[in-house]
Amino acid sequence: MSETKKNAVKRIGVLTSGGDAPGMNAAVRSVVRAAVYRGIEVVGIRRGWNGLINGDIVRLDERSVAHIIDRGGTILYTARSEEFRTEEGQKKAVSTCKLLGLDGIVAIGGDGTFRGALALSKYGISVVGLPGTIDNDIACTDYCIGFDTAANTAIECIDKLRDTMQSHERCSVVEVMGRNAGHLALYVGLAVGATAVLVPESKESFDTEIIEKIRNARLNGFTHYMVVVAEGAGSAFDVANRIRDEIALDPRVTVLGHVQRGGSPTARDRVMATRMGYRAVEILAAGSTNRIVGVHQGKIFDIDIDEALSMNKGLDMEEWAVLEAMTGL
Ligand SMILES: Nc1ncnc2c1ncn2[C@@H]1O[C@H](COP(=O)(O)OP(=O)(O)OP(=O)(O)O)[C@@H](O)[C@H]1O
Ligand SMILES: O=P(O)(O)OC[C@H]1O[C@](O)(CO)[C@@H](O)[C@@H]1O
Ligand SMILES: [Mg+2]
Repeated sequence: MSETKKNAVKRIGVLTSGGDAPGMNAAVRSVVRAAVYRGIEVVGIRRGWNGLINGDIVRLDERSVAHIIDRGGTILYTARSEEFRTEEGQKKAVSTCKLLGLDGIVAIGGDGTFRGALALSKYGISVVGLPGTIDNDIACTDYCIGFDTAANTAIECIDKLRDTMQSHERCSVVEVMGRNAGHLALYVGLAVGATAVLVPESKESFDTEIIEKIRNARLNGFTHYMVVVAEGAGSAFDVANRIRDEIALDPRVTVLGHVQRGGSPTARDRVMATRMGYRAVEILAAGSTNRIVGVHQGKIFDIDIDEALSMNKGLDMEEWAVLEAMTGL
């Protein structure tokens, strides 16, 4: 439930958690600068929820976040914490909050990080979540920090692959990240002009999504093919084997992997992170809690965590329809 506290906010904590995402540093910087602007102190908590359990902290001021807006990764480090999933771990984290006199926590990460924030809030700690994940799989927001940079990294790699696939007249099968969702694969597929895109959300058969698309491309005179596979839809190696078995091509497989999580954030990620970080501080300064910051139709907004976590995010069906047209040659 959303609550409003009467006490003035003096000190807040900020952490990054789950998989890192380009733009997390820009978000940390924004939280610090927006807090300092309001006379609020900031404590950086390192290594995600583990840091809150272990009191792994660093004081942050406007100077300590200088020149990080352009840096990939996260200066606060990140982690996936098994201990924080337990009541014992959460109680240790609460003790740290009390010891440090933290009036609130800004947690930057994905859906798991928000579940952690929700757990902490049950002990009376004020929390705000900022969506930072290349998967873009958080339902309450149109956009998550890191997605644009990851997509552009994947696009740059696939453009290079296309050169050699075109020269050798080959089929390329490229696996992109996204965990259980196909948002990144769909977006990247549209941007590289893929022959076919396989996403976990599609109910169509392998034959319809992949084989028919390659066959049509060949009938239309193409001699190289770019197949983009979301990791959640299966392994690119399995997809390549099926293509080999069914239509006798000899595909080459590329798993882009963690390279997609690195690199200097794009303008979109920097600006989005800065706007969201500013809102997070506004929320805590107003004495509110249990909120997730998001963006909808270009406007920053915030929503109750419980409500946010109960929502499901489907693929952007307009993008999917366009892809169908582009690959339906
Ligand atoms: N139900 C939960 N209760 C308490 N803590 C949780 C819960 N779910 C996740 N967490 C905490 O949040 C951490 C991050 O979650 P997770 O590994 O799912 O990444 P994420 O935040 O979803 O980011 P990404 O998916 O981009 O990697 C977990 O390691 C765990 O410490
Ligand atoms: O870095 P790890 O723990 O290998 O996790 C990889 C997962 O994290 C993400 O990069 C971000 O959630 C997913 O796309 C991917 O499935
Ligand atoms: Mg997640």
